[in-house]
Amino acid sequence: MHCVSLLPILTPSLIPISNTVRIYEYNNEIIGINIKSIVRKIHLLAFLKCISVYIQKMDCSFTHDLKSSLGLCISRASAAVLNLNCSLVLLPMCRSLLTFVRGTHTVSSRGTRRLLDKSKTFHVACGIAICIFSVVHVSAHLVNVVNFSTSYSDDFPALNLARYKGEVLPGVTGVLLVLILFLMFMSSSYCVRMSNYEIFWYTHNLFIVFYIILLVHMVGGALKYQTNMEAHPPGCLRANQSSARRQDENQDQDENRCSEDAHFQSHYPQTWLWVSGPLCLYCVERFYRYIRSGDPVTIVTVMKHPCDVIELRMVKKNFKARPGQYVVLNCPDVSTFENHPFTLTLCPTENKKTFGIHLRVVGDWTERLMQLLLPQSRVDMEILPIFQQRRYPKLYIDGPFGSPSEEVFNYDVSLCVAGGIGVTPFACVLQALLNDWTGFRLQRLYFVWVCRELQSFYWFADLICALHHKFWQENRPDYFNPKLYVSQAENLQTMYEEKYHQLTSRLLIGRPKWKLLFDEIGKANKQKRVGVFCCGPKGISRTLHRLCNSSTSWGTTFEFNKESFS
Ligand SMILES: NC(=O)C1=CN([C@@H]2O[C@H](COP(=O)(O)OP(=O)(O)OC[C@H]3O[C@@H](n4cnc5c(N)ncnc54)[C@H](OP(=O)(O)O)[C@@H]3O)[C@@H](O)[C@H]2O)C=CC1
Ligand code: HEM
Repeated sequence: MHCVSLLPILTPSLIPISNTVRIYEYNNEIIGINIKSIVRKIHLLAFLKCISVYIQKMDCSFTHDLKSSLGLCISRASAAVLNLNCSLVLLPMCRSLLTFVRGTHTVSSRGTRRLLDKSKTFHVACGIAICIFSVVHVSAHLVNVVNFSTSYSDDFPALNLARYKGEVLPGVTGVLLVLILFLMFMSSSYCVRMSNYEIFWYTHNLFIVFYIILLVHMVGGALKYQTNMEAHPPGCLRANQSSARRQDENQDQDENRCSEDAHFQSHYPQTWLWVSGPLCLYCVERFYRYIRSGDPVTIVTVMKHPCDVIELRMVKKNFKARPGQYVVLNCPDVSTFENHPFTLTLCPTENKKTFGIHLRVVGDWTERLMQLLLPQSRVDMEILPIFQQRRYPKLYIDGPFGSPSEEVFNYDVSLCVAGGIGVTPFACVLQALLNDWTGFRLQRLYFVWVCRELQSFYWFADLICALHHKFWQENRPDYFNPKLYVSQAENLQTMYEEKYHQLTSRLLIGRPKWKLLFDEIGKANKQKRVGVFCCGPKGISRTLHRLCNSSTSWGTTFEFNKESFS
């Protein structure tokens, strides 16, 4: 049964799903969709549908008779679902393609574009489905192997896998696939990725070996189907004996004889049909990214900021990016294969090709990079920019890649909530508004930034003051509403510098009272849809997500957009 013929099985099983999956709609636009529940339901229905079809398939009945048909059908059905997932799992990781789709607005509806934010969630859901259905597939195959081995068929030798009754059948490629999947799955856990990213990264790249073995795995052609159903219908009285031969032996028996022996053929490797497209697409994408990231950037400035933050300003030929996007940084002097994503805090413009990132020194990779960028003698210098005409390490960037923060400009009202260094996506947004705020749909921006220490606000104090001043100058004081929260009140000073006096009045102690903040924004923007963007500790995004999904007063709708390196 070819993959194309498999689609009629999968498609009908997808239809009931749309009635059961929770899709949050507003004005007929999809504003929130539960990706995980959709993926779960698709897989379950597709799996059950495939089982029912295989059980009824007449061209496999001899095989079914020979072995326990349930084991065969489960292994075939789980293989069909694995084919589907092994083709889907790569698509969300075609990041440049997703960035292109997001940027060119080929997808006009924002609700549909917001699905792109779920790309990593979708990828993980497919990855987990691959692991689960691999367990089902292997278990069913173990049952089949026992059956193939014990119920050896003398009538239909072509159907046997074993060369003789009782032979133990090899499954080397299957064992290797399970081993690789186990390593990938275990190293993809959140705690491994947060504590030791390179373990995740190196293990995850085993996916290349996974696909090579998967394509070989199919060559075996273990399972066969009958090709001459009419000439030798299943269930005929004399197994595999043509009527001509039988007439010599037993003239008087005139029951209906088959006209020829049963012929069998191995299934065509459907996986090749399912996987070849997405695999080629992903390889083209990686090759494009490899060529694009081939030239190192030119480092223009390295600045040391308070609270272990370094600002890097760079230039690179033909580099273009939009506010909210991120790049993946690689420094061979630190680690050849290790790449880390950083959101752009300064985008290149027509007049100025410089772009920049702010990185917080929190792990060994950033620690080593800081030592290479800032010689020890100067690391503890003040905020003032340190222009160093020294030999910097070679830095390579892959990207830019899209992120939810690009949608900030596509709402009438947006609320940007940053926790600590999570301010980076919004710094670029503020910079773009400072350059020219008139070209966007956005008419009001609430900016909430929570930091542990007061010094953190110095990272972008000049930018926030400049933007605040600009809107007052252009008689739009209601456009930009910054609120800065210092969560740790011990030894709190204030921002004494005169140039930051506007911030002093907007400085608050402790964590924000989110419910109060939402009520305040709801009251000021009745009947409107507010885009809520969050980047920072998980605690903040969980709280905001819950508030966005709970009913609000004043008829205001809050649409949650969680920032992540999708
Ligand atoms: N594009 C992206 O996806 C980016 C993501 N990030 C992420 O942003 C995070 C920022 O890290 P870091 O700078 O260390 O942040 P911190 O751990 O320093 O926390 C920043 C502030 O958030 C406050 N906070 C934490 N939880 C809550 C909550 N539930 N409600 C209100 N306030 C809360 C803390 O208050 P308290 O002191 O009371 O704990 C603290 O003042 C990182 O997890 C990083 O991965 C960073 C950059 C870009
Ligand atoms: C056969 C199964 C899988 C394949 C083929 C696969 C493949 C990939 C690929 C190609 C990437 C992108 C690398 C890049 O271009 O940057 C990736 C990233 C990722 N995968 Fe998988 N994956 C699989 C299973 C899983 C599973 C089971 C999980 C989680 C439980 C997972 C979690 C992730 C995460 C979180 C990323 C993003 C890393 C980042 O952007 O920081 N994957 N995977």
